[in-house]
Amino acid sequence: MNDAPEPLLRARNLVKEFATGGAGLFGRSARFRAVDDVSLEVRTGETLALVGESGSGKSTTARLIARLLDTTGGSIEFAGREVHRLSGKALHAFRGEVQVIFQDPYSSLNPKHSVERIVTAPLVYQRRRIPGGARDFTKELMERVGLNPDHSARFPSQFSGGQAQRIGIARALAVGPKLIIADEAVSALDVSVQAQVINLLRGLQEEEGFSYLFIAHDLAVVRQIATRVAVMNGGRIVEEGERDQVFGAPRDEYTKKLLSAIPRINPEWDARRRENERARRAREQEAAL
Ligand SMILES: Nc1ncnc2c1ncn2[C@@H]1O[C@H](COP(=O)(O)OP(=O)(O)OP(=O)(O)O)[C@@H](O)[C@H]1O
Repeated sequence: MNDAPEPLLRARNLVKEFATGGAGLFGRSARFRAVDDVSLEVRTGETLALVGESGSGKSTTARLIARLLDTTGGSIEFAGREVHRLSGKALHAFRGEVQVIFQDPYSSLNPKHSVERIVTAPLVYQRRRIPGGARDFTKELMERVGLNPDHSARFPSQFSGGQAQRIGIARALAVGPKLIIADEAVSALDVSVQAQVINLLRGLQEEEGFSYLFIAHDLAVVRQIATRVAVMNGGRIVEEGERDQVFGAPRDEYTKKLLSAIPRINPEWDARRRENERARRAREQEAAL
């Protein structure tokens, strides 16, 4: 018997095709399959990282799951119900349970809106009461994401990239989602700022118990946050497993290639590699004497 809890999200055999604009067989328009038979699960409170090179289909998969795109095929179950065909009010309600943080905070935050308006927008969209009023609610969320609550009337351009991304995180938190999709959410940030934002994301998850679908091409980042990792190549998932298994003993050739492309993937291996290197040099020097 399997005692594992039901996953929060279960996507089965997802397919997404886009029209390419060219002509296909029998005069039909040609289609490009960006997501090809993708199945994945995200459990409550965990972080599933979706990794792969540019164009492998990560963002399209995320957008299908967030219901920002319609599927060509397959099914999506979320919190025990099918959501891939939802529309109208039911889709609206689903949007309150899944939030997305995008790569570029400046383009995903309305430059003409204050932080207060941005952060409360999901609640307004959901027609929910703002607990304690917009001002205090915003200040509280700003504090939680490490922003100065006195800056709630400021506009996105008045913040640094890392701070602007924190506004995006506050907005995602506003509705109390069950799943947050972070689509290359730290990729545009400097490495030191990246580490701070990753710490913030991890801390918030510990407090709130929500799940992340964390999309990134940078495996060094993924290593810091993932519980499990799914590797995409050419629209398909080629490997999926616990983080340490995928990083430590990858089974798939493509995963091995991806891993070998990042420097210092594992500090322990790196220390061992440097130690071996030192020993080799010492032997060579001895031999030369
Ligand atoms: N709206 C669209 N119309 C046509 N093709 C699309 C569309 N969106 C994505 N694609 C194509 O689907 C493929 C997968 O794109 P996707 O953005 O999902 O990849 P990705 O792994 O997230 O890469 P990146 O990190 O560069 O965004 C790419 O070849 C892309 O050009």
